[in-house]
Amino acid sequence: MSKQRVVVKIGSSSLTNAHGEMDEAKLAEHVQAIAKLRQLNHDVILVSSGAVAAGFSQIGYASRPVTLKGKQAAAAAGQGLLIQAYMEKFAEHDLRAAQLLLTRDDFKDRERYKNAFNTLMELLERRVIPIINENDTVSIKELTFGDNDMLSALVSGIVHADQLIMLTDINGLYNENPRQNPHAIKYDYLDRITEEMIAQADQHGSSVGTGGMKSKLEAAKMALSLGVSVFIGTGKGGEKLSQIIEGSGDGTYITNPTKGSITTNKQWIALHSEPVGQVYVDHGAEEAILYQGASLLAAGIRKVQGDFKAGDVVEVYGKNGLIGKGEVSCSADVVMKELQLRSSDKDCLSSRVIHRDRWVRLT
Ligand SMILES: Nc1ncnc2c1ncn2[C@@H]1O[C@H](COP(=O)(O)OP(=O)(O)O)[C@@H](O)[C@H]1O
Ligand SMILES: N[C@@H](CCC(=O)OP(=O)(O)O)C(=O)O
Repeated sequence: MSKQRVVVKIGSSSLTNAHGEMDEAKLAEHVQAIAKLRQLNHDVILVSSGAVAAGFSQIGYASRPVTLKGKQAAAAAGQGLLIQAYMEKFAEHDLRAAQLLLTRDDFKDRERYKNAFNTLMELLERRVIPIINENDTVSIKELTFGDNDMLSALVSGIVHADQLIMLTDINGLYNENPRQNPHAIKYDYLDRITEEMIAQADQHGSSVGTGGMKSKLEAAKMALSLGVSVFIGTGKGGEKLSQIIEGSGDGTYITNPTKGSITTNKQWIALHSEPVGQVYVDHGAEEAILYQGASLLAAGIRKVQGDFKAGDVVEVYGKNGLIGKGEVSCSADVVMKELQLRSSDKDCLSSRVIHRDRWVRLT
């Protein structure tokens, strides 16, 4: 099998014992399975929950805290212990690991996004296993990724992973929560995640997890849109991850055969950038940028709004509303001047306002 780049997401439910505390034996088994992937020469990035589980009893909670500040304090106490446990176990397999704590804001800011990307690439280059978790101390509800499912999907896009493996305490996606309906039917293979499936999915997960199957489906949809195949399921023993990438895993495989990977620049524009203006295009320009892979020229612009400058991201509107987002190569002032000169200066009209490599379609 050719070398694969795999993001493995391990949820709290796959790392804990019956009291919700970190279970070192489970952690050791995941590490063994990752070591096997590395032995087979695959690249692995680990997104691991478990900080709250590793920390709460250490700081005097009788059970997993339910308040945000309680979880944050437990995570602050537990993250070090979690990483220490991973480092020790990886060292037994002669592997090195590194910790990255990320927040949603890190992805919104282009500079920080690039830094995260560069760090990940350098670690992979040096054969170090990145271990990523949300930065729970500074993440408040509006700023978080929701949970590590979405974080793992976004990371899988950034690193252009071949596959995102979401390990959890259940062997895949069912048409209903099988813990509530024992007759629920399991999906073995899917080629898309529909809005309907997400709407029907249950947010209630295990006692230690966040988001249940709903957040996994939202994450899977995101990963698929970024050209990454997804596996949701479980497994036993040190071979479980190699079995999953060979196609014999215990879970649900979701693959979008038509979707190729998209550049990190385009991912940032599509998913994280905050638009600072709007550009309205005419019918010809809409056709050209949507269907002919062309760049947007000033000649096709009817109107601009907002005080954007070169390098900013704007929303692009066509006949029926929003059609995409793009990074402009000139300011609103320059575009407006060009529009005013439309009849007298034909050269201006050929200026490129959004290069096709900096444009993403949202329809
Ligand atoms: N349609 C479904 N198919 C499978 N599992 C489901 C479904 N709906 C809800 N679940 C629940 O989702 C749980 C896994 O989610 P969660 O506890 O958040 O996991 P993790 O900690 O691994 O992120 C399962 O234990 C199961 O009870
Ligand atoms: N970031 C937190 C947990 C987030 C969470 O519960 O995620 P998950 O178990 O993947 O649904 C932690 O490390 O404990």
